Amino acid sequence: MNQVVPVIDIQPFLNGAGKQDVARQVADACERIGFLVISGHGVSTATIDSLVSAARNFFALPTDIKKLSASPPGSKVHRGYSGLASRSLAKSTGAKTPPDLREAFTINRVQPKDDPYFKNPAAEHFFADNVWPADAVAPGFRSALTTYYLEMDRVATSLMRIFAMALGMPEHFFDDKVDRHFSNFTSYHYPPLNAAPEPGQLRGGAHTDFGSLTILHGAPSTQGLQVWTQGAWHDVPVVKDAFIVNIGDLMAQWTNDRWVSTLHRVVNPTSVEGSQARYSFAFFHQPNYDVLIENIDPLAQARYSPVTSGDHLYRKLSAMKVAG
Ligand SMILES: O=C(O)CCC(=O)C(=O)O
Ligand SMILES: [Fe+2]
Repeated sequence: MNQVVPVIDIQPFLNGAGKQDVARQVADACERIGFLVISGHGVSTATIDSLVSAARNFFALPTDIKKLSASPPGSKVHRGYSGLASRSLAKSTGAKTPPDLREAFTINRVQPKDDPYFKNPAAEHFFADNVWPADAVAPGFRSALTTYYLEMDRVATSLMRIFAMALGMPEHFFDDKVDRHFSNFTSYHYPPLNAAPEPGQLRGGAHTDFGSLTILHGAPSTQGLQVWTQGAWHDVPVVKDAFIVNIGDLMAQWTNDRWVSTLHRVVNPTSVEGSQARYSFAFFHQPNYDVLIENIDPLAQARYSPVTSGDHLYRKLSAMKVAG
């Protein structure tokens, strides 16, 4: 097993039998590399399988049909379908690269948004409604993604509690900072490569994630994800039924770089002929839009200017667009 990214069983945290032990392992991974693989998360195989088959069926639809569930023109946030090579992850870091060889479908909160908090005009675009394909076109898609989103919500809430303990804070320190999160959940399809990519074009260009943490599923097709550490790219292990978790920029800023938001990318398959489609599913946990992210270590001099979760995400998402 790859030593760079550790596999950690979080069950002893969830059942209370070994919270400190899990927190200690997670602290080590987050300080060293900012990536870990988690098992014992409690998400059922049935929930994962329904998601994977719903996404496969959706992406197999004709592009014209998929485009019917794209964001309305001029939308400031990601919702619904975005087409192949329409975004460039590496542009979020300021790099100039060709667009990523993938198409995507993104949803945000599926929980009720009745509370006035979600209706504040200043935050309207963060809480834009999801855009769904008609059930007749993509049977079971909406329900499979909704069920999975709620499971990711649960796992992310637990992970933030593990993170709090790992940072020596009270277990519930982050609770009121993420209880009205506006996390994007994106399903990706990386089609087989039928033609040579442009120079420098990848399935997913090198970038760091933007929010607090990301929970990624892709096994058995996650092969291709690499992290940059110790001066080289390393493969992230593919572990059946496990999730890959990485911290994003906001957690690095919260911890004043004690934890690292590590550069990662998705490489192209080695042979054009033998290449296969790849699917992955990323839950980008994003703290409440109005939470100010600032150094939580009272002894350290802050390295970053405080930024709200909403402003930070909006800046990064705007940078990723290929046109404009
Ligand atoms: O598809 C993957 O394995 C990872 C994609 C990724 O890192 C991202 O979209 O932020
Ligand atoms: Fe990423």
